Amino acid sequence: MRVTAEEHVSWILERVTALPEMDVAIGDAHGYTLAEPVLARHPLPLWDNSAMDGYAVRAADVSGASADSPAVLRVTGEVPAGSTADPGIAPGESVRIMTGAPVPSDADAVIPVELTLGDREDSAWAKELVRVIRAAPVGANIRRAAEDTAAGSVLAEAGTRLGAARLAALAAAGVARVRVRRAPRVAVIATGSELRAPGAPLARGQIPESNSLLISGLLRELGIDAVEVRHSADEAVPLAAELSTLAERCDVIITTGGVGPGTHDVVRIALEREPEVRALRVAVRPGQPQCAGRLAGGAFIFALPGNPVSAAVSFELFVRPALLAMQGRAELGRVVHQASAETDWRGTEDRLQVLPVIVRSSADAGLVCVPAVNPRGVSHAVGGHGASNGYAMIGIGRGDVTAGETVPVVLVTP
Ligand SMILES: Nc1nc2c(c(=O)[nH]1)N[C@H]1C(S)=C(S)[C@@H](COP(=O)(O)OP(=O)(O)OC[C@H]3O[C@@H](n4cnc5c(N)ncnc54)[C@H](O)[C@@H]3O)O[C@H]1N2
Ligand code: MOO
Repeated sequence: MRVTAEEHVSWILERVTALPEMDVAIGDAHGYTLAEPVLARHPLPLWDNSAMDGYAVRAADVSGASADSPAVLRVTGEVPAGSTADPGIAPGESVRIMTGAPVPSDADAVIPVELTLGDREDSAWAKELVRVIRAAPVGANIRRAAEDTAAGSVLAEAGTRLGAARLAALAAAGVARVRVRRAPRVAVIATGSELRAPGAPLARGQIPESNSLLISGLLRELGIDAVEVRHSADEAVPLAAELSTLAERCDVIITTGGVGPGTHDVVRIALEREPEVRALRVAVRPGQPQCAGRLAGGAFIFALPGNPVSAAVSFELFVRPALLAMQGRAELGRVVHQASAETDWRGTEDRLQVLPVIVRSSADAGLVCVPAVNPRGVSHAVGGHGASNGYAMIGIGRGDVTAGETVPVVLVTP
């Protein structure tokens, strides 16, 4: 069976289910996805407050002020940030006020201290009489209540990932707890009898195992800590047993290797007995052989090809959207940018070409990209892939790319 990448993603997304909801304190919520909208509990700002350290005044009192002819006001008090006071200000009076402090009800402008002259030599601040050297319109240097966010307005929709800025917005608007979906429990198994730990002595035929670091790292970049990271030999019976055990306590199992047509391709063989798992070829390069589906034990399995770049591309195209969908994320795709190719490269007209590229912004040409690996041999090129920060996605039918052409790219840096 051969399908397009889009068809395979749709098949997967039709089958993955949303994970349970839970309540968390916003201090623990970073990286989670909201299960319901969050409303502002109060306006932002809460009340009219000062944007400057200076003097709260009546604008009419300083309307004619200039350096040559300062307006002279009596200083009757001080409102630091955190003060609950609302001192009265009669005509001809002012109150020292600090940034963020509530503007007294009688004031309608704030004069920054830099636009005043004090009444003492040792301080910019006046104790009794302040001279204002510039006029200010009504509202000057006042941050109005609710000008940023109205009370009760939606601060974040369901399906939003809670990043740093969003969490700060929620905290500022008085939100203490949020309803999110829990993170998927994911196990990673790198299969292959030729694989040894990085740095271990290597006999002929043996290579360092890198896919488990790749996949667990890609998971971490999505905010998911793998619950198990294992290496398995190419033996079908123990592997099938391992999958059955993990299927009962994980939401997702990601394996790499062993999905080709080879005699030792044990993952494909172990999954043949799973009715809800399909093995197929996807019209994508690299990443053609794929197995995916729900195991009888409950977990969803992604059996990715072993070639390291094929595994990375498969994760990007098929696993990432599924993990986001399970968390209820509204947006499953990446932002697609247009970049100018800096060199020619050979395309794959009958398949989606997902080429690891180095994307950068150039002063004169905007976004530009260059292949990070030789486009003729991508799937095993783990070294070059390490330098990439994105993928060029060249659709079916487009074929070769010529230098200067614009190509769609996604950036994969966290
Ligand atoms: N006769 C055919 N042979 C192959 C086909 C085909 O259609 N017909 N497809 C090729 C393609 S495309 C791919 S992709 C691979 C898929 O193979 P497997 O998933 O079975 O992967 P392996 O054979 O286990 O490994 C491939 C390659 O990657 C290295 N590898 C595997 N795991 C790791 C790891 N954890 N860390 C580092 N490197 C790893 C492995 O040593 C192999 O070199 O099949 C092609 N063959
Ligand atoms: O599909 Mo394979 O992933 O080209 O190397």
